[in-house]
Amino acid sequence: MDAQFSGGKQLDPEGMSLLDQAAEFTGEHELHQGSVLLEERVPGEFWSLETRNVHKAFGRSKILQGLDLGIPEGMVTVVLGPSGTGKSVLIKHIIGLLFPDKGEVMVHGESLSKMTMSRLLEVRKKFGILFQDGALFGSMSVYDNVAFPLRQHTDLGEGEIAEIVNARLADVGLTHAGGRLPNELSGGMRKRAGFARALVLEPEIVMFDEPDSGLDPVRTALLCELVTQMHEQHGGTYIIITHDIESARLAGEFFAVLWKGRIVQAGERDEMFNSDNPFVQQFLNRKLSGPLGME
Ligand SMILES: Nc1ncnc2c1ncn2[C@@H]1O[C@H](COP(=O)(O)OP(=O)(O)OP(=O)(O)O)[C@@H](O)[C@H]1O
Repeated sequence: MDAQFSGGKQLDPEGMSLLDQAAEFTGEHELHQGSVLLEERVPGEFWSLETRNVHKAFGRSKILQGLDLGIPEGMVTVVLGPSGTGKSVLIKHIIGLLFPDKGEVMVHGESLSKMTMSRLLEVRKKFGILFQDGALFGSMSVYDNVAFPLRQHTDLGEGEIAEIVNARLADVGLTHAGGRLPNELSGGMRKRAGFARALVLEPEIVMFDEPDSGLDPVRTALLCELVTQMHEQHGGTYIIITHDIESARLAGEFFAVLWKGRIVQAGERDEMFNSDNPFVQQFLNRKLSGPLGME
């Protein structure tokens, strides 16, 4: 793998990427299989986020069934999986809105379920989240939506806030739209405004919940390009949750495929798109025949 991956943190002075270091540490390929050698990983060293044997059921529906996932630090990871397979449930576990029945979710090596509520609130500040529809406040202008986290969580003055908000609006191509209300924007613009807001507190981890939903293929491609640019510019760990293969291919550097509550396989682009695993092959190549049917 290229050690100079975009936006990634280079922890090793000799220029090895985190994945190279991780592979050397645990044995290549096995590292990417999620459940392998978990006990030998050093918490928080290579992975921004980890889920370890996470189980979650709602009543009798078992949604997560032993989910082992590592999200590498400083990369754009795409978590892919069919509809209804538990991707949103996974996001809620990662930000501590839901807790596992069994297993652990670790953020930078710290277990969310062992934290006090005040620590959890601190840890949540590491995250910027772009929700499906941008989740903007309908009665506030785009400018005020983007300024909101700064006004809530910092004691910056309005001059400094304006500098940051205007820079982020320029990043996402919405300089002209600061005065508009969300319902005066197109779906793509709402997502870009949500993206600007997600970046405003300089989060270490940015999560995108189905960023492509409701967008046409061209707008989807442009949004993916913007995600790549922002990652190059600001760095950090990005996680994109989607079932859209094209967006995954455009924006992702590391891929994890989720099915039936577990990670089927995780790894870098070439490894995944050339996988021998029948489910991964079917899903990533959009084949009609394979383990995934209409059920
Ligand atoms: N709070 C809840 N109570 C009961 N069932 C839930 C709850 N949250 C999620 N589920 C169920 O968990 C399953 C997985 O849902 P989830 O929204 O995570 O799927 P998804 O992979 O994000 O799907 P999609 O790609 O269609 O958005 C669904 O069957 C859903 O009905």
